[in-house]
Amino acid sequence: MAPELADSTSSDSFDAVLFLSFGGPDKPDDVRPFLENVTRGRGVPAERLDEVVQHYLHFGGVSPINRLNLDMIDALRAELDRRGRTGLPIYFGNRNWHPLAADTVSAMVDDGHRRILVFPTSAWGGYSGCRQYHEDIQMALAPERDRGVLLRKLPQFAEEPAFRDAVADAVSEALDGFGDGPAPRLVFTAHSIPESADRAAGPASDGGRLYSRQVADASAAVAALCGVDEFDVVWQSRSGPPQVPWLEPDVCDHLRALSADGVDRVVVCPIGFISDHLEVVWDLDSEAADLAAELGMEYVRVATAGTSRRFIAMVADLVERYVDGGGDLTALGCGDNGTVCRPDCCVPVRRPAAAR
Ligand SMILES: CC1=C(CCC(=O)O)c2cc3nc(cc4[nH]c(cc5[nH]c(cc1n2)c(C)c5CCC(=O)O)c(CCC(=O)O)c4C)C(CCC(=O)O)=C3C
Ligand SMILES: [Fe+2]
Repeated sequence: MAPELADSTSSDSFDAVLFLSFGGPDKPDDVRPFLENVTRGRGVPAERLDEVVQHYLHFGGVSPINRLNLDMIDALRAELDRRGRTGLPIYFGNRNWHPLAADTVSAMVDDGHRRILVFPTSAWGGYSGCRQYHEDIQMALAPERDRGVLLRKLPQFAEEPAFRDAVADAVSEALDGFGDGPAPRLVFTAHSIPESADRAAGPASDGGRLYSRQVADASAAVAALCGVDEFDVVWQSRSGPPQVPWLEPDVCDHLRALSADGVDRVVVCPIGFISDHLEVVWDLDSEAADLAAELGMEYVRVATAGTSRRFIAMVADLVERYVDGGGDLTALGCGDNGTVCRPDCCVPVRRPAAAR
């Protein structure tokens, strides 16, 4: 059956979507090779890797991330169908584990697709959140170069109002769950990155720090939507060697500081992630939650935006904005065939030799 094109009247229109994510192991034997893919050449100490292996094994060697991405794809499929975009197939590919982006792109080309919109699951600028997805696209495209394929990466969605609305819904729900008493402290958390990577994040002409600025801005916007004045932005899941500075404070150090200040109720919102993958269920639901219990704090972790109606509608809106060849092609993070949005944007930082 020939696929019915979303808008066959325009030669600029796209005929498929690649949902591009990070990837995670599906069984215990996948854990080491997956982690080797993630950390190759990155100077992550062996002791840290051994620790992370244990986090994955704690969950039977299966990361929830693949299933969660497939759930989001199902929800997006249903939303696009509801909008009459029935002929726009959505494929799934990853940076670090199967289905690998390169295999998915080959399958898409074999299925006859030549103009492909790419939705990456990171909201943010920076090397890991943005430029590296461009590199994934370049690598996936390499074997298909002469087949006339165009892969257009959708922009970063950190600034999308619907992203903030979706996160605010989840925060409000968590806040509503608290009974009488003092208002809980609202703490936003995102993946830490090396200070040097944050300085290099965004167009150089902007002075860098795009990643931490986006996280701070989105957090402030969500807090305002929830009517909360006082909130904190903290970082989690750092993996570099101790002598390399990463964004701080760490979420657990911050819980200790809050507790010392007499705060005994916290709501922790993982604004940096869109699904309950391992960095959320281990670092927040296990480590941070255990620490909060030890400190005698009431601790609630906010749901991720994932399959919420508003978040999926935002993804569908992004797809529809670009599917007929329109949309702002100069938006941060948008680019064709792995070309970054600005030449000097989110450049990878050389890892210190001591870290190898
Ligand atoms: C900014 C950012 C995001 C958000 C943007 C996005 O979503 O893309 C993100 C997401 C994720 N990070 C994830 C997992 C890991 N990240 C690692 C290591 C690293 N992440 C980094 C940054 C980020 N990471 C960095 C600077 C490193 C150091 C190594 C390097 O310089 O690249 C490591 C290595 C071991 C360790 O933890 O040390 C693992 C296992 C998973 C999947 C979880 C699952 O399996 O369910 C997801 C979604
Ligand atoms: Fe990570």
